[in-house]
Amino acid sequence: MPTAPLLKARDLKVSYPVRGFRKRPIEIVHGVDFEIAAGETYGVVGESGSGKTTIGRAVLGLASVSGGTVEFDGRDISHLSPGERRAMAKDIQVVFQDPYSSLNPALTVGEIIAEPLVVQGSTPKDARRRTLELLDSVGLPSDAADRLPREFSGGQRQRVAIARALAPEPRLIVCDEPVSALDLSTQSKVLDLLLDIQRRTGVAYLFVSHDLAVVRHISHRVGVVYRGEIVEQGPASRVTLAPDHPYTQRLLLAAPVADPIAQEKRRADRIRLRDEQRLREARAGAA
Ligand SMILES: Nc1ncnc2c1ncn2[C@@H]1O[C@H](COP(=O)(O)OP(=O)(O)OP(=O)(O)O)[C@@H](O)[C@H]1O
Repeated sequence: MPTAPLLKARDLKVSYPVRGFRKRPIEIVHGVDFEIAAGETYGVVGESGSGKTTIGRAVLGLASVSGGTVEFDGRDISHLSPGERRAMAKDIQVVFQDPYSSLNPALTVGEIIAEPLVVQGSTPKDARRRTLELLDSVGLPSDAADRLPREFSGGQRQRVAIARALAPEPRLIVCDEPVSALDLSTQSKVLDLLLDIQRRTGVAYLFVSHDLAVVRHISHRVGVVYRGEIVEQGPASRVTLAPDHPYTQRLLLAAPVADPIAQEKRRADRIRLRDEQRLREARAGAA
């Protein structure tokens, strides 16, 4: 029997506020659907500016969900209070792209990794023991705990960021371009580490990247984002490039989006709502 998904996004819309006279938020993600099972990697791939990062930020509660839902373990997490969101940090963690800016330069590596453990109530002794275990699990020596981030290479820093993300034993990690800032050989080592961690812990990844090869290497399933929509999704093994397509990062998957009729209906609804809004504005302007 299939198990319920760990994460389920349904008709997810994400908007950013805009400064200015009208102050109407601008919608960046226009109603996407995807699911991630426990222990699975779902890759989100697409060209720059397509909305990949915004999808990850919505899952993390860092971008405002303006429509639809994000469910984690059956619970809608799209509109949590700051306190509820902090409590979710135990289950959903993040690894960002830039290993140089994502680690606090004033803290030792040990303090960085131990921070979430201390917040969760671990004693300093337990946090230290667990920190050394985590360093070992990401392939760093125990003396790394007493050094500062600036003493490490980009790849090593990303290992620290991964250890920090693993500290609360999350069930999902949002990986936002985690290897894009690294050279090729370091990229493959960090990807292999992520795969190994998944095998050992059963953690799921939402893996955001513009790089098809990277996404294919790590993902079980892939969604292709274009202009804020998932235009295609399917198993990673069936992803192929479409070289004749007008935009460079456009990818062609063998499997179409699961329910094209529902998607078409949502598109029609969006157009209708937009037209109704314009009509209201025109009437208000004329009054
Ligand atoms: N905080 C923000 N406020 C307003 N607009 C934003 C904000 N963050 C991103 N955007 C806009 O949203 C769109 C999608 O950005 P997003 O970062 O999600 O794309 P992406 O596919 O991850 O691209 P990249 O690979 O270049 O990071 C872009 O047009 C971007 O300018």
